[in-house]
Amino acid sequence: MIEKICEQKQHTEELYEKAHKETSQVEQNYSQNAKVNLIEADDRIETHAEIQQQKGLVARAVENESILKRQIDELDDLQKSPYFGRIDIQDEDEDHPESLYIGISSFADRDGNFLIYDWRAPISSIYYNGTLGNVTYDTPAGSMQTELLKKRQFTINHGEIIHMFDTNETVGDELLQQALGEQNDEHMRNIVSTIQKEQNDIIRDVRSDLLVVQGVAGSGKTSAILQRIAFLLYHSRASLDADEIVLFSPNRLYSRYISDVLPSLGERNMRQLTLAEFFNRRLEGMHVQTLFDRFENQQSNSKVEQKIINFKEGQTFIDLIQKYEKELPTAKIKFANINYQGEVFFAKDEIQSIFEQFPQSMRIKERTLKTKNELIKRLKKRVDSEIKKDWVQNQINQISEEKYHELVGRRHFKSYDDENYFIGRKIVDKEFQIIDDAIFNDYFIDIYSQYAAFLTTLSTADINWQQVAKTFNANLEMHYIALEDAAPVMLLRDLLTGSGTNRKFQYVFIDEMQDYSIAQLMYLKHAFPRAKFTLLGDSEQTLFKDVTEPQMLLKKLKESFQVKRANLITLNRSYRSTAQITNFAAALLPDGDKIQAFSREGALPTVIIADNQDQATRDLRRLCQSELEDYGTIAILTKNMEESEHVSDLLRDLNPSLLNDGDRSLPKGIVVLPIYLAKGLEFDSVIAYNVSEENFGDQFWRGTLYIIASRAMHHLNLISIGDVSKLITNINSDMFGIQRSFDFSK
Ligand SMILES: Nc1ncnc2c1ncn2[C@@H]1O[C@H](COP(=O)(O)OP(=O)(O)OP(=O)(O)O)[C@@H](O)[C@H]1O
Repeated sequence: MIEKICEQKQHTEELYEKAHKETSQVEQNYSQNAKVNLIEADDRIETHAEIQQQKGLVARAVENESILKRQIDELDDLQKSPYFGRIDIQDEDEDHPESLYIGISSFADRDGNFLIYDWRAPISSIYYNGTLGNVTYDTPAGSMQTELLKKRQFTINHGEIIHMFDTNETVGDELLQQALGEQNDEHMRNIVSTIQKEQNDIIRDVRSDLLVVQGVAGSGKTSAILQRIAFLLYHSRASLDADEIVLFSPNRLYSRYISDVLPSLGERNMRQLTLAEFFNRRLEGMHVQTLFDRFENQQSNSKVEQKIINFKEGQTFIDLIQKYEKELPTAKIKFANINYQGEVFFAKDEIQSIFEQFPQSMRIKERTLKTKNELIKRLKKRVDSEIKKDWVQNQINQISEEKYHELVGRRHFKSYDDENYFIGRKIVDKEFQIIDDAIFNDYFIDIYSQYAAFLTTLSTADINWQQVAKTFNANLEMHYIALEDAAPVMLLRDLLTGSGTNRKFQYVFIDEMQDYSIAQLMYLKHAFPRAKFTLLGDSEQTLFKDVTEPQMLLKKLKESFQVKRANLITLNRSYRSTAQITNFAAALLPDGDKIQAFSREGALPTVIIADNQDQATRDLRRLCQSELEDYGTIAILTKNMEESEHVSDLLRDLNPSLLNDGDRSLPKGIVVLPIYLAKGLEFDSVIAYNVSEENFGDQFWRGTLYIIASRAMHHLNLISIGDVSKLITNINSDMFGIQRSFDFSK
């Protein structure tokens, strides 16, 4: 097999060399042609046409070259590890069984015989799903049947078979043990050789419009998303592009952490956004509170503040906005002036009277659209009258050759006046672009005042909505929008203006869905109306919010998303951590017994009790040093940023990396970060800082402790200054070891 791959690689490299020479030649021609005389008018036109043609040639040559380069990279990977699985099948109408090999990508010899099947090919599903005996698999032509006689797994490194096992299971434990026992990398790895059956159901679900995955910590949700994207791209090559898939990720560290998985499978990465990035792009000029800020602030929120947030994030609030928009009389719409260079260009009264010309029977968004068109028409008229003005004529007279060429392109003019008008219009258009943008972006409705006005119409027990509106306005002065206001503001804007939807995206993935409010999820559905949604999360990993049962969430979303095919998949097996760590983390939860640990053995988690800060610092330092002997990365996780800064100060001489919301990569060595920045991440060794009763006494912190514990792959230590939190001491004492500080220093 490897010989054949090598042959093919050699052949492709020769083609690549040829293509490379061709590209250089075409590029050389292009740069020579682009230099020809641009002064004479006739030459200009010819040159332009030729340049366009040459540009096309260059683009094609480059594309050809990059396709070949990609093939070489694929063959290179294949050469090192051609396949990881083999299935022997007996089709009913065949005399002999057939052995099929399964790898990261397909490979056929020169005669077109398939030697390796891509893991995503229809037949490969048998490898992940089937137990020996009669099996069915889906193909584009319908369901097929065959008999599975043998299933064999391999580990091949640099062309050498390291292990192989025959198994009747999905993927036997031996290989998984080995994969999970390895040290953490800077980047997440693909799991295609060891995908488990339930994970495979997520990856290969092509039917659901809404797929919700409730999976315990470490159950492979993030892995499943990425392999699912690779699967979807493979199966819809012609109709789906990586740019039509967007993944909402919890933070930038996570974005970076997962960025290698798709390229390792020969696919381009999808778009990635954090919720804050999404909001900030749509609410230009505003700073929208990030989840990071939210977590920091929420710890000091009063009960009433929390109540207001909860209300604003629920379905009722969204329903109220929709009702408000439906019943809003024209007189109450907050029109705004459009200004240009500090002067009113279109006055709000003029805008309102345009709006009022359109029948009241129309929806507001339709009237807004018509108003917009009318404003653009009026702007065009103003442009025409502006062309004759001195400032424009002066610019035309002083135009450079280059600028002229750029503005005029290949056009011929019948007269000087035509030419003058054409160039003049271009100049004024450019100058008035800012007004055009303001109209286009619907800035003639003051959406923020409208939202504040909406708030004052509300009346619910215990909440002073006048005051809420005042706070919103005060934030606005600082160009700041609280996270809970962002989705409702945008929804109100979109309802009034008919904007804000993006039909390009076919799939939206949301990881850590438990951190999203119903209002935000509903807005995302509104923003991506054509997309199928995959939502993944763990209701137990909720920070500062009540746990929502997944079935309940699915029911709510099914109603508000108005989808036909919704599916809920539950993952209860955790792969990340040793059995001891998973069992300890699970015991922290009231219904943690549903969590199944994968049978990988390791040391018991250790709680170290220090009497005071000095002892704790000494323990922390020693622990870091001893853990660093075994592992590349040690993460000290704290409950908030303030504590992370404190720990980082304490350990200054060990040079820890203090991570912040803006960080994009995970350094090696000792890293210190608050738990909400570690969402979705994992570390070889975790030290939980100060799990004392004083610090983690309230039930409220249960989820936080669970997330901290479940970030550890191989080792978990927890330091407490003074009495340990009852959330920990209440669990079975066999599940963790205790060391007093002085014991540890012996
Ligand atoms: N089938 C598998 N084969 C090999 N490794 C796996 C498999 N499933 C999960 N893992 C590994 O388990 C770890 C946890 O997976 P992942 O991060 O996808 O889980 P998660 O459910 O998103 O976790 P969390 O909710 O805690 O962020 C990763 O290191 C991943 O590579």
